[in-house]
Amino acid sequence: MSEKSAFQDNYPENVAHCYGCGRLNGHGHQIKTHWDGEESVTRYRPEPFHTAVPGYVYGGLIASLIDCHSTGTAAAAMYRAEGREMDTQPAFRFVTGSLHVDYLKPTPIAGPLEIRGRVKAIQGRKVIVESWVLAEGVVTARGEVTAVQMPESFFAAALPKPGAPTA
Ligand SMILES: CCCCCCCC/C=C\CCCCCCCC(=O)SCCNC(=O)CCNC(=O)[C@H](O)C(C)(C)COP(=O)(O)OP(=O)(O)OC[C@H]1O[C@@H](n2cnc3c(N)ncnc32)[C@H](O)[C@@H]1OP(=O)(O)O
Repeated sequence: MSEKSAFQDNYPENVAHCYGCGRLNGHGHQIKTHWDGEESVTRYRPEPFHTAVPGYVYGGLIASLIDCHSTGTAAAAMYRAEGREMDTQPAFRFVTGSLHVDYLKPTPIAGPLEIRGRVKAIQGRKVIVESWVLAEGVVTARGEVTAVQMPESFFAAALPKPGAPTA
């Protein structure tokens, strides 16, 4: 694995379709997260159509960025705790158990956003991550995510490709 590859670049193909972070979802946000020391960082530029009140970012997008930034950080943290690269087996696959967001200030839509995160705790199958959103260096939202390792049964259900016939 390249030092520069993003966490999400290592997600196995059959779980790389997430709207927030899947590299294979052409309609999604395709966020890219890296370590920056003990913190993780994602940079994202909102589109004009991500509007809440004109000039400001829709809160659902902010929640989505915090969600996928945090679950990605949880996965990367678990590999790091085991001293393994993210492209090694067995793969850790996390889903969101809980997502909490505090909107502190309106987030300007013009210009890039930075999402930063820090692991608060690794407890068995779950990882608690706190993340915050910065616009021009000002924190506009804070969040906390409990990411839980996906049970194998969930993984099996996720196997059919999106768009595949279900009946
Ligand atoms: C669907 C996409 C899949 C993508 C996979 C990608 C893999 C790539 C690799 C990795 C990066 C990940 C990037 C993905 C990002 C995706 C983001 C999303 O939008 S995810 C979709 C929304 N989330 C769900 O649909 C979960 C639905 N919920 C469930 O399936 C279950 O409730 C689940 C797995 C979360 C827990 O169920 P249990 O039966 O496996 O486990 P129990 O025993 O109940 O809990 C385990 C521990 O977690 C805590 N926990 C569970 N739910 C919690 C909650 N809501 N809040 C706090 N803690 C919770 C429990 O208290 C327990 O902790 P104690 O061991 O007792 O310390």
